[in-house]
Amino acid sequence: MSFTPFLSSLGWDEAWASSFISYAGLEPGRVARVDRGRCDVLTEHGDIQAGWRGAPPSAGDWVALRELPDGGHQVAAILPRRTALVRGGVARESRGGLSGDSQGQLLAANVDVVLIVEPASPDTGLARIERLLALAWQSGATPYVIITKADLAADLPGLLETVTAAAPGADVHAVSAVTGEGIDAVRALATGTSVLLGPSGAGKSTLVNALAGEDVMRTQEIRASDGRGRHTTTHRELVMVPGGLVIDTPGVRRVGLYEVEEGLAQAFADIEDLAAECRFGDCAHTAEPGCAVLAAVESGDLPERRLTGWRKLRREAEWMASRTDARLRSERTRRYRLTTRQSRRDRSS
Ligand SMILES: Nc1nc2c(ncn2[C@@H]2O[C@H](COP(=O)(O)OP(=O)(O)OP(=O)(O)O)[C@@H](O)[C@H]2O)c(=O)[nH]1
Ligand SMILES: [Zn+2]
Repeated sequence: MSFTPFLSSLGWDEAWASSFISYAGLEPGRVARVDRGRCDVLTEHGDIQAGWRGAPPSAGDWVALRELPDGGHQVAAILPRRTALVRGGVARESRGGLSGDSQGQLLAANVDVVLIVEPASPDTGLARIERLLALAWQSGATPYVIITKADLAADLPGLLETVTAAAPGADVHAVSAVTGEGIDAVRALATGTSVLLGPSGAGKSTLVNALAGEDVMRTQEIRASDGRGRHTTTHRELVMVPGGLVIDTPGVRRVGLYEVEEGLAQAFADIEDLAAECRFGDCAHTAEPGCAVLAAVESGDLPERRLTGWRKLRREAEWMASRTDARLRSERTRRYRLTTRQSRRDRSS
């Protein structure tokens, strides 16, 4: 496949080109958004709308497009993903434990950087940041925490300190679209393909516009003035900004965990490190003698909130995993029944 400046600006490189070799004659493109059975694909020959068969593509995917006899296009293949940001179904607290859906849903593919966006406010969502960090670490991309609306913070240094303690291994930055503070710093780290994750109204679209230096995303203010309500981002979108590409996800109300074992361990590396010092190898950090985790809570080195948050997320992840196992088991049983029925039929015919 030929190399063009346009494809390169979308993130195309030698490795993508070589994984495309088997699709000679097809058109390479990058998925900018997926919506109701169609996707928008950015290609050398403009934006192309395409359908697909089989597994749906996701924003950020590199695909091979085939032209159909009627002039339409179809995704013939999705190139193997380098990273995948997957969220699980939402687990709900209900009578007798957790309930919910245990399937994974792809939010974005081939992302290099995850920007976890949370507004500065008296109740800045530390638990949400921790949850999204687990997801981000698991994806293989590099996470950063971006505190938006820094102009509204009463005690910004104090807030940044608290957030930093909730994000071991990840850099924390503050930005304000009002004063312009921090925008250059975020632009410098958002190289390659970045994705923004955060609640509705956190200022994601505003940040994308600031990074782009122009209005490429509609923000809530604009939508509010045309009377169409508060919620703006209805589609995930991949947009080009100087130095990279950004995928804006719609404000996700709650993100469930899906196969995040390693991601959780990274998001709570401080607790994992302490746990290695516990007297007992199987310490549950509840009341065991010689528990280094409890000692750190006692001495104030580890916020208690962090320990309870870790427990909660682990419990949820374990529950999700057990649900997934149960689903796989029942699928296997169903398939087994079908094949045995089939072979009985074969024998009797
Ligand atoms: N004071 C202040 N307000 C901001 C800042 N950034 C965004 N806002 C405001 O916050 C509101 C929400 O911003 P959006 O960018 O639409 O939020 P979003 O995260 O994209 O929301 P969804 O599209 O619903 O996911 C708008 O009214 C913005 O003007 C900031 O740095 N400072
Ligand atoms: Zn312990």
